[in-house]
Amino acid sequence: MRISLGNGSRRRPDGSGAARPAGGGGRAAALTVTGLSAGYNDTPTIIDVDLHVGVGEIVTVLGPNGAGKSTLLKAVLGHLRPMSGTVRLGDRELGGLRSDQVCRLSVGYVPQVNDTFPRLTVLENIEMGGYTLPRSKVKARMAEVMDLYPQLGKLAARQGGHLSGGERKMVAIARALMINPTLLVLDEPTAGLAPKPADELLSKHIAALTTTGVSLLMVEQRAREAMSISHRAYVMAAGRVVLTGQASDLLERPDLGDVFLGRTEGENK
Ligand SMILES: Nc1ncnc2c1ncn2[C@@H]1O[C@H](COP(=O)(O)OP(=O)(O)OP(=O)(O)O)[C@@H](O)[C@H]1O
Repeated sequence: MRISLGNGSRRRPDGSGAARPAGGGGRAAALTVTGLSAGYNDTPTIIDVDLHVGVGEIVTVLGPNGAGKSTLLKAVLGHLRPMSGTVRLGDRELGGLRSDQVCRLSVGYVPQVNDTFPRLTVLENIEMGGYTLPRSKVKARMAEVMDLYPQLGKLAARQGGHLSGGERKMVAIARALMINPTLLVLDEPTAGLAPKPADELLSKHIAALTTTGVSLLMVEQRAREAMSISHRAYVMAAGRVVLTGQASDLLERPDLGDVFLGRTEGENK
C-alpha cells in the first residue's frame, strides 16, 4: 500500500525551491517517472514506481538496504533498461537510452564511490566534467562552478586522493555541474562521511544547489538531515514506493528512522 502525506507541490518555507535559470544556459525540466519496473536477469527489482522531481526541487529517496533505491537511479540514468514504464525529463523520454545518451541530455551524476580521480588535482577533476563542452566554454563554466563552491579555490592544486571525504564529494558535485545539468542525480552523497561533514555537505553544499535551478534526485540514508533540505521524499521497500509526501510532513513523524530506514533513530545519527 502506498501512503501519501500532504498535497500539492509546496515550496520550502524559505521559498528556495523557486526555479531560476541555471548559469550557462541549461534548460529547466522536471523528471517524471511513471509505472517504472526494472531489474536484473529479466526479474524486476523495482516495480511500478511513480516519482516526480519538479524544476529546481530536491527530492530524496529513502529506504532500507536492498529496497531498490540504486536500481531506480540506474534505470533513470540509462545504466539499466526499463522493463516497463516511462522516464521523462521535460518532453524527452530517457527510458531505453544508453547512459552516455542520457548524460548528453544534461543529466549529471555523482556516484557513491569512485567519485573523483585521485591522481588529478581538484581543478583537473572539475575540468574533466566539461569534456562534452566546446573547449572555449570550459574555463568560463569552471569559474561559474567555483563561484558556487569558493572553498574549492584554496584546494585547486591538491590531488583528489589527498582530500577529505566531504571535500571529495564537493569536487564530484562541481564536476557534475560542469555540463550545467537539467537533472542532477546523487547516490548516497554522505556515505562514509562522519556526522559533521555529512551534515555540512547536505545543509550547505547540496542545499546551495537550489540556487542553480537544477532538479535534484538524491538517494540518502540520513533521513532527517536529507529531508530538512528536500521538498519531497519517497520511501521504498522491497522494490516499491511505500510512502511519499512533503518532506516537512514526513519530518514530523517521530518514527522517522524506524519507518524509513528499517532501523532505529539512534543508528540514523
Ligand atoms: N547487478 C545486480 N544483479 C542482480 N541483482 C542485483 C544487482 N544489483 C542489485 N541487485 C539486487 O537488487 C536489489 C535492490 O538492490 P539496490 O542496490 O537497488 O538496493 P538499495 O536500496 O540501493 O540498497 P542499499 O541501500 O544497500 O544500497 C537487492 O536485492 C540487490 O541484491
